[in-house]
Amino acid sequence: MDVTVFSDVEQLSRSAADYITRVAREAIAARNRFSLALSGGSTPKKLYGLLATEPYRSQIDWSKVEIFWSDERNVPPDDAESNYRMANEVMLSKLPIPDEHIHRMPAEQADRDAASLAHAHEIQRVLGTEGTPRFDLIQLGMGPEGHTASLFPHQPSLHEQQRLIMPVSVPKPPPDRLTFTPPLLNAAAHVLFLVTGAEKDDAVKAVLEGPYQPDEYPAQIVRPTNGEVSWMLDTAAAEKLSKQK
Ligand SMILES: O=C(O)[C@H](O)[C@@H](O)[C@H](O)[C@H](O)COP(=O)(O)O
Repeated sequence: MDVTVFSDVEQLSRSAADYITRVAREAIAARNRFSLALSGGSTPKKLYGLLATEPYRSQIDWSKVEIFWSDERNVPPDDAESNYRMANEVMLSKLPIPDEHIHRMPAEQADRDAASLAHAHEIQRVLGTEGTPRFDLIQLGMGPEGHTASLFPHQPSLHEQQRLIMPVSVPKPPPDRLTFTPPLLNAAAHVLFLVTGAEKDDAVKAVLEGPYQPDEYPAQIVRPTNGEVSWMLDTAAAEKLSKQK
């Protein structure tokens, strides 16, 4: 696991954009496709804006990029709380990505089990049906109590073994969401956590330096079986770490 601490969100976002650009170019060179799952939350907004502008924008062949989300809230795509809407406004609408490569999670559908299953099939259609689908890169955030995607402490979702996507009801509003499950997260080739802010310093320490307690700190569950995990932190979030990063 790789942990890097940055003095501010600007530096962190530039480094994240460099990292995503490198992984994207490698994936496109190797497989002619780059599959990227975005997160919700506010932390990646700066990163998404950078990716849509130079010098990053022209380094990636966006026609080869397939976009998904690691979780989505039960709201229409034009709602202010929609993860899709945020990414679309600051990034996707500004890039030459074919519409059919933008795979919004249909979390607002009434039949949430059916929506989860249909979206899992969509992932398999794009990434392949052999074994658990392997994203080239899943970008994640973390909440102050250690949740990631919409996997929250002490919820049954943490123990899901079969499904790729599942509906959950979580303590952070809006409560009803669809989320990637642990097996899907852990099949990824690269996972990039972006975590900033002093309110997350205890969770950062517990996740990175504490005993393995994923029911308490769900972000600990993200340990890809054959992939690399990178954490990018700002100094405030890294404040309680004992080791110098
Ligand atoms: O839809 C969501 O709410 C998320 O995907 C969630 O897991 C988010 O990444 C964290 O809550 C961090 O959010 P912030 O970046 O806003 O702190």
